[in-house]
Amino acid sequence: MEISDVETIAFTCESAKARDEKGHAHPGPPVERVKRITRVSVDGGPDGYCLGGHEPTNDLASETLAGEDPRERERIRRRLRRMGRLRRATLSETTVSRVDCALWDAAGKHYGEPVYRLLGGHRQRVPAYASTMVGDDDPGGLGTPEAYADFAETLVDRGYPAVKLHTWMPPYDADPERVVAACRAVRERVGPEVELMLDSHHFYARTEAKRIGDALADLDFAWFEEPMDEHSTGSYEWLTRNVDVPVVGPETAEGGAQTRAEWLRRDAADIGRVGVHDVGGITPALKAIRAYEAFGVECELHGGNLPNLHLLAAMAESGRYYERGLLHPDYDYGGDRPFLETPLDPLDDDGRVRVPQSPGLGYDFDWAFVAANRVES
Ligand SMILES: O=C([O-])C(=O)C[C@H](O)[C@@H](O)C(=O)[O-]
Repeated sequence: MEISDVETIAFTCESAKARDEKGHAHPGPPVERVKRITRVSVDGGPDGYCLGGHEPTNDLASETLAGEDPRERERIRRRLRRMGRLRRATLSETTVSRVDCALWDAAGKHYGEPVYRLLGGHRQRVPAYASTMVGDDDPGGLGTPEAYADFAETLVDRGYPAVKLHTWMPPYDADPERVVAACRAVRERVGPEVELMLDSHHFYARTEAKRIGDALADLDFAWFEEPMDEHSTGSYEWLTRNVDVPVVGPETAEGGAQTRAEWLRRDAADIGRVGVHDVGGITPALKAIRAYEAFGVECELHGGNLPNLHLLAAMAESGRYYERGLLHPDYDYGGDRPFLETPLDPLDDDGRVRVPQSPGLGYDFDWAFVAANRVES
């Protein structure tokens, strides 16, 4: 069994998601966007797929991995990772992760098991939190504390046991008092039983982060996420020591499992954070998760999608929630995935998401749709 190609399949599809000048997602008028799927083609075995992909990385992976045994994911990861050492190529964790996930998909199909069972297996359904989009200036959208409270109430009525707010971030007014007002309005509206979390701004100064963190502790929030630049581990050590609300991280800081190990060693957060596409795929994510477990530190996963869902299903010690979002009163979450025959992560009535039980990751692509809309990448 050997890898013959790593390919990027590009196609267009309509999306009602727009990005502001800083890159945050908001609802927008429907436009055609290019989507990508990474395919690892295997001679003598099943191909592997992952949603998303980065063509230059996949081209380089194709050249490098031809002839490798796709089951040897650890070996493949080391090869790709070490390519950057002498600048033959710089492959970021974000771009290389789709190749690793596609290899896990191929392995699941080869062994006839869903990926979470290859990872150890623990549960088949995972509670989900509703993760809102970043705030805006639309009073009927997410433009005021009351708008957040109205939306949170709707989400709880839909069955979510927990809600994570992304409040305002530049270019919108991200004044800490405005953020705290939204958090307070939501807590007052949903009551004490619903778990609430906040992910805010990512670039506050320490004193601003502390002001918000103190308020969140009073409002009994379950965690406080990425208020400051994660490149300053010292700032997170300081914040974690100085606020009572649990601080979670690192989320987007580069360095994969190694960065998480450093944060662990320095007690820079109360709860760890791993996202499959932040750390380079399922293979490194698993290392970070098991390190957190070994140190008795909880870990929560960043982002939705099937690779994260399978990882969560293999986590026994922590991983309280699957992140379902981003959500907004004017955005039809899941409605812009006509390229899937089966929805990715539908919510059960009791606020849980089921892990696909088919071999591999369980993507059910509508290949006729993809073929009809295929474009040169
Ligand atoms: O943890 C999360 O859900 C995110 O980081 C989602 C987005 O990146 C959000 O924070 C944003 O738009 O900056």
